[in-house]
Amino acid sequence: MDDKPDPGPLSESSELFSFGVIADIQYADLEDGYNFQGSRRRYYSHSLLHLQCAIEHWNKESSPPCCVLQLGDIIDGYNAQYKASEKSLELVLNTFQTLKVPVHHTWGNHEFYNFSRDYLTNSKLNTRFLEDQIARHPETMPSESYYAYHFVPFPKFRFILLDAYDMSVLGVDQSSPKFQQCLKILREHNPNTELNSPQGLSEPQFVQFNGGFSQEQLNWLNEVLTFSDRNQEKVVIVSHLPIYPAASDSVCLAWNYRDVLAVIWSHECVVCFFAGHTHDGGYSEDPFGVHHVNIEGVIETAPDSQAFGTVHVYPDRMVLKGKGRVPDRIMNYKKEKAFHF
Ligand SMILES: Nc1ccn([C@@H]2O[C@H](COP(=O)(O)OP(=O)(O)OC[C@H](O)CO)[C@@H](O)[C@H]2O)c(=O)n1
Repeated sequence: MDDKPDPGPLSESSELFSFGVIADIQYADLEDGYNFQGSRRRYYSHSLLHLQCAIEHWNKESSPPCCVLQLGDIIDGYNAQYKASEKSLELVLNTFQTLKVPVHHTWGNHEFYNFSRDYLTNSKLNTRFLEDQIARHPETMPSESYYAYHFVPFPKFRFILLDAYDMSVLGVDQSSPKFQQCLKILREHNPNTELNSPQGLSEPQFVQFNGGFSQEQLNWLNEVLTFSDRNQEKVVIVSHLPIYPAASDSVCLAWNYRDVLAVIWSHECVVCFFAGHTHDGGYSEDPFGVHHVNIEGVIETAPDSQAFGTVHVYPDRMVLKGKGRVPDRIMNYKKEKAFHF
């Protein structure tokens, strides 16, 4: 028998559940360095201590989060140069093992600097086993050709993890037709010899360290959002790459961010879109009431600060409580769309 006191009818101030967010840990056993422009310090080894502090915080919360969303770039590409990819990944994943709740791993460009897509698919960074399967709706099952899935951490709340490197020259076998197709798209938009350089581009997101979403993945996303609309669910979407220009440095956007926005904007259910990659973070609410939140990167967070957050979910809003350089954000649901429990 449940002997907890009856909380009475749920008001709009009752918290339903919470979840953790953290981005761009980019761990490497290296001295501090700088980003490509030389403007931001990167704390490669301290990032592991930042992760440990975040996990200690989540483990100690009186009402623990239902899960943590790891938004990609878990270890830095430098590990590949030093043949330390597996060792560093093991260290970071061992740290995540101390977390008392499940973690959902997103894949970013640094995953592909270290590992092939096949390796990642068979690794502990593949958390698709945590997916929800909607009975009698086979169209909501993702294909094996991209790394994406959806799950339901709390009734009527669906989370969708997207693969922003589904269309990319990273992590793809260079002899495959898909690699040639992606290279063609990249070259059509980026005439620079150095394909990582956005110099002179009218669409600066077309650089090698970004990627995009295949039509197949977009069709699948559309099917899941159709189901969520019909079932009056609230949806949270996560991806390594951001998709909304007002919330992000234009160089960091997904190649075909407009295509994802078009799908999302044709549905009512999406509350917010969480991404990493832009280490300075960012936020904007779009004209359709979707909140775009880019979480500040751990890798560029000084030892005396922090970079993670907990999102508290209420019947009418989500509230990001940020730690260190992650600001608090209130994300109200679209008007007339709050739950009335
Ligand atoms: N203008 C640039 C920027 C980067 N590169 C090279 O591209 C590779 C990835 O860059 P890196 O800064 O490591 O990628 P992150 O995912 O950590 O950060 C993305 C955004 O820059 C954050 O704001 C690396 O080899 C760079 O040297 C480049 O050639 N030209």
